[in-house]
Amino acid sequence: MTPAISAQDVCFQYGASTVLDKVCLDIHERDFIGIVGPNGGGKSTLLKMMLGLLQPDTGTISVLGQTPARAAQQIGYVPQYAGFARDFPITVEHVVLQGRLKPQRWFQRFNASDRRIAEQAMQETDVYTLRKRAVDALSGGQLQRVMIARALATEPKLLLLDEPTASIDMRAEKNIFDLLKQLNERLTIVVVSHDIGFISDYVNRIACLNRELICHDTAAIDAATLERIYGKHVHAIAHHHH
Ligand SMILES: Nc1ncnc2c1ncn2[C@@H]1O[C@H](COP(=O)(O)OP(=O)(O)OP(=O)(O)O)[C@@H](O)[C@H]1O
Repeated sequence: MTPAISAQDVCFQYGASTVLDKVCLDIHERDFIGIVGPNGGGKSTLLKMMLGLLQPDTGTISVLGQTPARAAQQIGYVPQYAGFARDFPITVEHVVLQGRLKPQRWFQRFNASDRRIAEQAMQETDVYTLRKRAVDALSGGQLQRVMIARALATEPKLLLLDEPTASIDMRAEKNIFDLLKQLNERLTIVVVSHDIGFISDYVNRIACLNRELICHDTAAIDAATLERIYGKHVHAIAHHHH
């Protein structure tokens, strides 16, 4: 079976500094994979490659058997800082409908099918009752679920999330991961996170990225061991960052 995402010997440099060094990773359909690693370890760079926004210097990356740029329409992406959405005083419903925008249709109107798909996405992420609210009035956890709804409205096969729970409390974080677990029944999910102990209860694989990538099957290694190997390093640097 074609992997959902396949990276083979991917190398990437910014100027003289190597950010990714011979990274190999096969993500299979219906995987739920967590990418962890210290700040600057290359996580966002690897996500940008999966989205077709950056190309490897050497090595190859394919998504759903195609080039990442061609597959981009089938990827739902939840960016790192959802806070930007608060700068626009628009409703939840409008944010989610943005997921229906097509690049080739600039001045489109949304049709009944767009609205039905957006509604389904809001139901699934439990934000439907908030649909008339302005996004600047939402809690961090609610806003993240709206951003996930927006990604789902694109009807993706793959969901990529960059630190979806970075600025929310633990209960909201658990809600989001329970939701992701449920979505994983039909979608392949890649989530970047700092919280290795927490996500290892949810994901089936963990990829530790610090220029080089090492992948662990979470069924074969327990959370405590992962924390012991990577936790301190990841947490220490994450806290330093904030
Ligand atoms: N546009 C850029 N130009 C030059 N260097 C960059 C650029 N973007 C990122 N870098 C550098 O590349 C390295 C990897 O960055 P990247 O954002 O992929 O790491 P990350 O693991 O996502 O970190 P974080 O946890 O902080 O988001 C870092 O050292 C960063 O400073």
